[in-house]
Amino acid sequence: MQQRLLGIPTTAISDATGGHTNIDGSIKPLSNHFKIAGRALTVRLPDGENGAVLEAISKAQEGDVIVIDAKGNMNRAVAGDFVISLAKGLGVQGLVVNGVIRDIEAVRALNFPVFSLGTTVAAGFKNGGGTVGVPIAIGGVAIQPGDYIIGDMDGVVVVPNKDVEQVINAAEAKMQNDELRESEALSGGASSIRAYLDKVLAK
Ligand SMILES: O=C([O-])CC(=O)C(=O)O
Repeated sequence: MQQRLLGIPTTAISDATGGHTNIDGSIKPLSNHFKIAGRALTVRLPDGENGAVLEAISKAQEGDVIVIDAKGNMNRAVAGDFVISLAKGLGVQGLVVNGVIRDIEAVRALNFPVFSLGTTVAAGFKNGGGTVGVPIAIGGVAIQPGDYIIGDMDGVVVVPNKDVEQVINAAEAKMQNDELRESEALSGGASSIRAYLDKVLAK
């Protein structure tokens, strides 16, 4: 499942799902080359806290994507280079958060896929609280633990676990159709572009 998903751009998944489970575009990759596809390990944090992120890292299975509801807090980091090194060291595939991280230079050097609202300088509070493995909603999308999270430079999409096979099939079919459309329209220069537009616009 994961290998097939890694070969599909988020745009094709969005076309297959109708875009209803696309996470808001304000949650962006720290680097453009990041590509993730894995199951969500969810975390719900009290505003400004980050203690439960360590619990999530300790519970993660290899290849999981840790998805954190940080309530959109822009002033307290859910993780920095140390916490991200722990996640990377245990085989976590990526981090998606409606909040911010810090230690950006060091995090970039780790080449670990982070999708976030941005960066800040302050660490999160460690007063406790937070829950791992519960339903959350970030960027306008509800996420259950175990749903599939796919991210790349276009954004992050969620595929409910029960729909994944069907969405993969539809997205792969869409990719094939896009390729056919592209070769029909673009293979013969201006004349094939005109022929393609005439055909579409005549409908
Ligand atoms: O400890 C924290 O809360 C975040 C941090 O600075 C790190 O992970 O390096």
